[in-house]
Amino acid sequence: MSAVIEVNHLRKSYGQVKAIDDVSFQIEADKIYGMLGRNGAGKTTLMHILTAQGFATSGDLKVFGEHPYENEKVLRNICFIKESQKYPDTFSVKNVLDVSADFFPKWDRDFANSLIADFQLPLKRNVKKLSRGMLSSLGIVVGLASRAPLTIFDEPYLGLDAVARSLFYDRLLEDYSEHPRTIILSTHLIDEVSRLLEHVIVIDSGKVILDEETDTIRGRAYAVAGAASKVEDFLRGKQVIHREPFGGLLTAAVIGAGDGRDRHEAEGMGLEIQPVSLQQLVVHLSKINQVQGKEGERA
Ligand SMILES: Nc1ncnc2c1ncn2[C@@H]1O[C@H](COP(=O)(O)OP(=O)(O)OP(=O)(O)O)[C@@H](O)[C@H]1O
Repeated sequence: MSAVIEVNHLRKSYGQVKAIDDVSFQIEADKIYGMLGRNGAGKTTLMHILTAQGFATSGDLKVFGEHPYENEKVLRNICFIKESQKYPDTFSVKNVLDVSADFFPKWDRDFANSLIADFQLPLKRNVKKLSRGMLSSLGIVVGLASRAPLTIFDEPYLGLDAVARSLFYDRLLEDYSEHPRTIILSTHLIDEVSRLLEHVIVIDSGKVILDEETDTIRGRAYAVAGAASKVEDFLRGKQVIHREPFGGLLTAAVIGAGDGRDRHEAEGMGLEIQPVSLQQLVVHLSKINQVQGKEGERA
């Protein structure tokens, strides 16, 4: 297990605002991470520091074993695609691709061209004249074709329709399986990307409140579905994290593995056990972590 990123006791303050508040974690090689959290949680600030576009107030940071600031060897191995990527005013789509090809050592020109066709981007058009969604698509093309050993997408979807987002996820998974690398996706669309994520880091109020493998998180809860009255009977005495009624039916998310006695009981009542959505779990586990954190502070 080799760490691509090692962060220890990192802090970043903007005046009184503690945007990053004593954060420590590791990012391993060749995995897809989800960096999740509510608005203003500190994700973008953290990603700016990881990619040497911002300075930490204190703490240690290593990327590929070295400090990233003004470290060209490290920076050429990082591709950071931001929500509002800026390009020089005179650049066409083709110019962006040419500059990226020069910068990223592992750039794949054929892959870039096939992505340009997939996303129907006009090569000669000035980037200033691209629609919001087309600009996001261009960021995605650069991020994927860079094949950078550390590729970070910070909410790369602004203006992208569902078809284009699905194309992004499919191309990312196909290419990642042939060319494994470390990918960090920061997003609010947790359920949409959940099939991609191998590990989840949740940030809240500048702190890491969850840092776990996605499979482990999934094993923490299950959903039970069926006739509402029977589901309610089943839920008695159990820790319920979410209820979704539909007509006379009810689907509820419950803490537990959903095997053994619980499964037996549910099946005996004619109820169905299903996996629970990652989004529900992240929201719930985040709340639990917040409560435990506050109790810890008071103790
Ligand atoms: N340049 C700045 N000056 C002052 N405060 C800032 C600055 N940049 C960020 N902040 C504050 O730091 C906190 C973290 O912001 P950040 O942009 O990192 O959050 P985020 O998790 O990326 O949010 P979102 O999901 O909405 O993009 C917020 O309270 C924000 O207002």
